[in-house]
Amino acid sequence: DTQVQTAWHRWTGVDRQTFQRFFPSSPGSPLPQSQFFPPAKDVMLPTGSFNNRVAFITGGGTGLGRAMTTTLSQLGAQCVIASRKLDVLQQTADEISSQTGNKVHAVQCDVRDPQAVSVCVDQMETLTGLPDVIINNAAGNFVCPSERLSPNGWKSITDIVLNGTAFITLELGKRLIKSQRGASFLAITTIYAESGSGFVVPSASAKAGVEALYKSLAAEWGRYGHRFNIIQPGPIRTKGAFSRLDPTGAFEKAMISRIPTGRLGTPEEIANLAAYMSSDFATWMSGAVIRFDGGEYVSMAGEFNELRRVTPDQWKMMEAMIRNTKGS
Ligand SMILES: CCC/C=C/C=C/C(=O)SCCNC(=O)CCNC(=O)[C@H](O)C(C)(C)COP(=O)(O)OP(=O)(O)OC[C@H]1O[C@@H](n2cnc3c(N)ncnc32)[C@H](O)[C@@H]1OP(=O)(O)O
Ligand SMILES: NC(=O)C1=CN([C@@H]2O[C@H](COP(=O)(O)OP(=O)(O)OC[C@H]3O[C@@H](n4cnc5c(N)ncnc54)[C@H](OP(=O)(O)O)[C@@H]3O)[C@@H](O)[C@H]2O)C=CC1
Repeated sequence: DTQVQTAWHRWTGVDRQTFQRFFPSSPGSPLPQSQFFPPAKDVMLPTGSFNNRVAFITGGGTGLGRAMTTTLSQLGAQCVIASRKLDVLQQTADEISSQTGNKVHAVQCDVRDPQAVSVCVDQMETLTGLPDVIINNAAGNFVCPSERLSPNGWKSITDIVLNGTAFITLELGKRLIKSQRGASFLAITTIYAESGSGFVVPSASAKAGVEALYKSLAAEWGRYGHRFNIIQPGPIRTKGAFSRLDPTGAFEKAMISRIPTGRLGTPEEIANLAAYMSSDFATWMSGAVIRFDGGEYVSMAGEFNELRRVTPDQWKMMEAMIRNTKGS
């Protein structure tokens, strides 16, 4: 708590008292019930599940993309990771490769640019051939009241998330179809793709578009051997996400309080799910949307869920009042 306030002070010059006035809660820690839901760290699938497979992961240099790349590489896949920052990608690729003994290739690509996407896929074809597994994970996001959003702010996010996913999917899909090769496509969206959410309107709109794209192609391209699935993660602490969605750390506690399992998710948990959905154990899974959020979505949605706060004594009183009611 103090560390966040000190960092905030350093960045902004705002003193501690003012910080506390604007952001009265402190960064969250797990709730007691989380002891019933410990996150598994181990890789779930059998060793070698992705031997002789090529996996292409956008945004694979950081956060959840890095975790998914690590797991697929541990399971035998040759991975290609792509994003804008080649130095970050290269460092991740080297670290994962030396940990798993399997090749990880770094390819620079801004997914907003269809020409760059085409060049990236050319490079991948030379390095590894076309992929068996495609994970559209790259994204951009920031919290911002919509009345402060510029056209370029809107365009920046929707270009990365919706157009980027479409450019990658169409480029690879067409080449795979031409080569008569099947593949598993996975998109990482978010729980608010379904509900919409204020303050992240471009992201919510673009992620909803990605879901429509993937559900549509699941129907259309099954005949070419392609599966399309979606994971909707709830909050998982990564530098990329939390620095843009909770820059002060003040909202983490509120997030955790909404999650019935009492904790944030972990990158390893998403990586295991993504690996399963991309694997030969899931060849009958297509068009699926898997919400993976510790129960946060339903917890926010249910009209009466706030009654969790009612104490046993208060329940006694309320029940008596209800039972006492006669007639309509
Ligand atoms: C908690 C559970 C649910 C969680 C869901 C999480 C979903 C996620 O997607 S988290 C992923 C987060 N990771 C990233 O965002 C990584 C990549 N992000 C970026 O590179 C940048 O943040 C950005 C998306 C802005 C793109 O960078 P780029 O250099 O291409 O753009 P800029 O030139 O900096 O900005 C483009 C226009 O956007 C305006 N803008 C940027 N930041 C903000 C902000 N915080 N508030 C308002 N507007 C912003 C910027 O001013 C530019 O517009 P203009 O000035 O009109 O030219
Ligand atoms: N962490 C969370 O709580 C949640 C995350 N998600 C989703 O999970 C995914 C991963 O997010 P997370 O790991 O947290 O965040 P990160 O910021 O770490 O990951 C985003 C990645 O996207 C890449 N990227 C951004 N813009 C572009 C671009 N124009 N072209 C190519 N690559 C780009 C970034 O690399 P570079 O800068 O090198 O381009 C970065 O590696 C995203 O789809 C996000 O929406 C969903 C729900 C919750």
